[in-house]
Amino acid sequence: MSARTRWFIAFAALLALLPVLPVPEFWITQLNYIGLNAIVSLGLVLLTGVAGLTSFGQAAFVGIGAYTAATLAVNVGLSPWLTLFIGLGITVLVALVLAAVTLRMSGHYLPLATIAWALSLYYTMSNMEMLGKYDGILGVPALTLFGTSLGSGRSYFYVIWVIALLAALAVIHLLDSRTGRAIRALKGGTTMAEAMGISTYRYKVQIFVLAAMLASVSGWLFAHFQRTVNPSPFSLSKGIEYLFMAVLGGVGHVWGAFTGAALVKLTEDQLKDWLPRLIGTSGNYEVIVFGLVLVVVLKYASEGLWPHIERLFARFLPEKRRVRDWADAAPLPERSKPQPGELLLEVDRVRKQFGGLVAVNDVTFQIRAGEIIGLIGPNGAGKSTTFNLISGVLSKTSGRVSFRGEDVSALASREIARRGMSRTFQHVKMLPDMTVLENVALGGYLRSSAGMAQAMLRLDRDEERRLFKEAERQLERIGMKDQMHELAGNLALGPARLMEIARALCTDPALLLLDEPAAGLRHKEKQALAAVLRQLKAEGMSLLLVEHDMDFVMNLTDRIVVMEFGTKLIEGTPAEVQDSPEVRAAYLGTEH
Ligand SMILES: Nc1ncnc2c1ncn2[C@@H]1O[C@H](COP(=O)(O)OP(=O)(O)OP(=O)(O)O)[C@@H](O)[C@H]1O
Repeated sequence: MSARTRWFIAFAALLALLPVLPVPEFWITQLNYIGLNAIVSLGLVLLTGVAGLTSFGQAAFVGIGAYTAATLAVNVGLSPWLTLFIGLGITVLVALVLAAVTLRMSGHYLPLATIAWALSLYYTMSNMEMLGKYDGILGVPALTLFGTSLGSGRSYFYVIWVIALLAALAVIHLLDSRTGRAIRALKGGTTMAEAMGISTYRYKVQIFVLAAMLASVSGWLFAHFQRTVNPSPFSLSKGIEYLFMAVLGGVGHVWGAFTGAALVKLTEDQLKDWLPRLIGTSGNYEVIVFGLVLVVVLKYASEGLWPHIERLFARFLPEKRRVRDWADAAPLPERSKPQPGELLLEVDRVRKQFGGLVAVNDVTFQIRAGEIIGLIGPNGAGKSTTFNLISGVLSKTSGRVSFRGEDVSALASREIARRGMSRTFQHVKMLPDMTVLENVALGGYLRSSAGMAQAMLRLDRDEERRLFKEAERQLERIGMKDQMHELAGNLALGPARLMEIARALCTDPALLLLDEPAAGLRHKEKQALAAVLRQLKAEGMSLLLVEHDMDFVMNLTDRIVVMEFGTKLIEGTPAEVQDSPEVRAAYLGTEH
């Protein structure tokens, strides 16, 4: 059992004891509110901290859960245990509609959109006759379980905290899974995730819905705790407060949600008490203090407080090192590979215009299975753009790309990845706060299938072991097995590039596209890389590489395509290219 698991059990045990100890009712109530708020903030940890989608509107989902519970219990007489699921159903529907409208927005538009729908939902709830308008709904019954009333603060404490801790556990499990890695990949832009076969939009929607569901559960709990529901706790300002809790606590960390919820609740009450006495008049002065605190936290502890708490107690909270439990795991499925010499990739008059600039001008070439092809040319020749056109990252202005006999010209990059084309990037794209092994395991995404629910319930462990075994195998292949537990963000450029190759190999590709793989590598590392690439070729792998290091390309490739000003200048063997006067003039002449 890890130290963190022991702490979790100790924390849960302490919470379980509190209501039976002579703790004043006031503190039990405070803890109940902290638990309710933490459940909502937990959703924001996933949505904002992990996936990078800022929402100011979570309070509206709390409102949906609370109003559904209140109105169905008071006006229809339904069992609260039934209204929980009805509330979740309504929340999912509303969240799906909002996701469809807003989640394709980027930059500042998404947070603005969340403000817009938070206001809309708030005023809808406030103006509906059947929801009691601004007066709300009174007389919400207490929860009962097996005939026992959970009406007292002390018994309700257990309901709130069992749900809060189970939710925390589910989120911890989710983050340490295939789906979790995919969600974490959303934050750094979508290109890399899509190249690994991940539908980034689908995951954004899933996370949005999950965060809304957590908020809705909190609302349901709130309705039966307060026994009355009115619109004010579901306003935009409360939505901002939830975000504030998550950011203050540490928006990327599960326990940050709890830290933030506790700090905000406790200081809010103290400030409400003290500030009017200090200032001499009453008013919502605590909001001003919170605003100032947030500015200070964002300036000096932008990750929030939890990472600092972790560092402070590092001795008692050691980093969880992944246990190597995959030695006897079954291998992941492999795709059928093309026969040597088979036509693999056909690039036919591919063109890309950026406004008036023709970056790629009707370029044509082919790759046969088992070949290593080099794509070279001076800076700005259009090599990376050609790469992006082949791998589906950019759409073509005209032309056609066929892969294994199939026209893939119009396919998204994740669909092309699914067909067996994998790539690395000119500027390394990785998840710096995940280990090297986890980054490489992301490459196995399409070879595995466990979804969100399986991850949360920990039913994905078998598949995880298979993924890590494969990731370790690929790291061994590339000579980086010893670094598998290191944080990817700590790697120097050379090893980071190698890690990208291992990740691409983890997809089990039929064609590997490497964008300047030798850039930043030392001489020895380059030799090792060339040896690995030759070994891959010997195993039947086909490679297309963009490279600036001429020696590297000349000694490694079967054929070379030279580009200049977006146009293919010549194609031939390394010797032919080296001897070409045109190439000397256009490229080698300037390089050598
Ligand atoms: N998104 C874009 N919008 C406008 N112009 C672009 C875009 N991407 C590339 N270009 C232009 O297209 C041309 C080809 O760029 P590309 O990056 O493909 O060249 P390259 O051969 O890969 O160069 P390098 O070796 O420097 O990476 C350049 O003139 C570049 O400025």
